[in-house]
Amino acid sequence: MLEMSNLGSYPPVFRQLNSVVPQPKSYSMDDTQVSVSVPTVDLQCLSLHKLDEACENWGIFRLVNHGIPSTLLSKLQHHAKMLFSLSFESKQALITNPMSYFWGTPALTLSGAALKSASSNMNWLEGLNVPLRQLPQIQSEDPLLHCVRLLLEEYGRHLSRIATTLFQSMAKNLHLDPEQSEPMLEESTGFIRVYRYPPHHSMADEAWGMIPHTDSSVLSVVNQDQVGGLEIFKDNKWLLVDPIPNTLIVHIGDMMRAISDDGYTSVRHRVRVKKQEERLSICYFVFPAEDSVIRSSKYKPFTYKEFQQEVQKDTSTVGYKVGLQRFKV
Ligand SMILES: O=C(O)CCC(=O)C(=O)O
Ligand SMILES: [Fe+2]
Repeated sequence: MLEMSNLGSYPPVFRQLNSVVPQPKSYSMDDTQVSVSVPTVDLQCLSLHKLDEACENWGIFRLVNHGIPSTLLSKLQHHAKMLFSLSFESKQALITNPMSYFWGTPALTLSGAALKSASSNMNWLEGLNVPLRQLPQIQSEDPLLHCVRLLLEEYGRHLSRIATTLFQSMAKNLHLDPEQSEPMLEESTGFIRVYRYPPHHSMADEAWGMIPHTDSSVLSVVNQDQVGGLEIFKDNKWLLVDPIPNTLIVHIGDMMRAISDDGYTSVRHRVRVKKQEERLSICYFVFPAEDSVIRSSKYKPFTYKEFQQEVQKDTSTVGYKVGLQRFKV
C-alpha cells in the first residue's frame, strides 16, 4: 500500500499514481546498490594529512565532532518536516522573498525561482532556498516559519564556522598564499537548501531525486535524515553513502577543485528516492567572493559570477551543467 497521507502537501506534479517518470538512458537505474565507507574527518582533532587525502582521492568525507548540538540538528529536521507538510498552496504563499520555494529542479535563477531547463529531466524534489545573509530580514508572523528562521540562523553560524575551519586547513595543505586564498571562501555567500524528496508512485521502483552532478560551490555540507539515497561516483561505480546520525557529509565543489589546480576532486553525486519513504536533507553551500578571480594552471582566470552565468546558460540551452570544462585552458 503506498503511503498516501498528506498528498496535498506535495506539488501537483508528484501526486499522480502510476505516472511514468521520464528517465534519460544515461541516468538509468539498473545498477546495483553497494554502500561505501567514505573517509572520516574529525573536526575536533583535525588531521591535515587525513583531510588532504580525502579531498584528493575522494572529494567527499564524513565529518564527525563538528560541534553542532544534536538537539539543534533534530529540531531543524523536525521543524523542516512540519513546514513541508503544509499544503502546497500554503507553502507557495508563505515562503517568499528572500527565501524561495521550488520543486522539480534544484537549478534556480538568481532570484531563487526554478530555472527553465532545455531537458525534460524531473528531479523528484521540492525545496526551500535560504540565502543566509538575508535571513535576518525575514520577519514572519507565522510561528512555524519564525521558528525555522531562528533555527536556520543558528545552524548557519555553525556551518560558517565549520566551512572556514575546513577551508583554512585545506589552504594550508595546498600551500596557498593567505592573501590570495582569503576571498576564495566568502561566508556571506553561504546559502541553505532544505529538500524534501517525496515518495514517488511511478511504475518504476525508484526515481531520481537529483540527477548526477558536481556542486558548483567551494564546499557543500549535507545533513541527511536516516532514509538514505545519496550516492557518489567513484572508480567507475555508483556507491551509496549511508546516513549515520549526528555526522555531516562534506563535498568538495567545482570552485575548490579549480582553486586546488585539480589537486582535489569535485565528486559526482546523485540522490535516489524510494517508492514509500520521503527523504529530508539540509544542505549548505559556500562560494568565493563574487568578483574574486580564480587563477590556476588548468583553467582560464574566471570569477564565480562568470561560472554561475555559464552554468545558467548551459542549463537553459543544452539542458545540463557543463561546468569547469567551459573554462579549461
Ligand atoms: O540531498 C542531498 O543529499 C544532496 C543534495 C545535493 O547534492 C545538492 O543540492 O547539490
Ligand atoms: Fe550536490
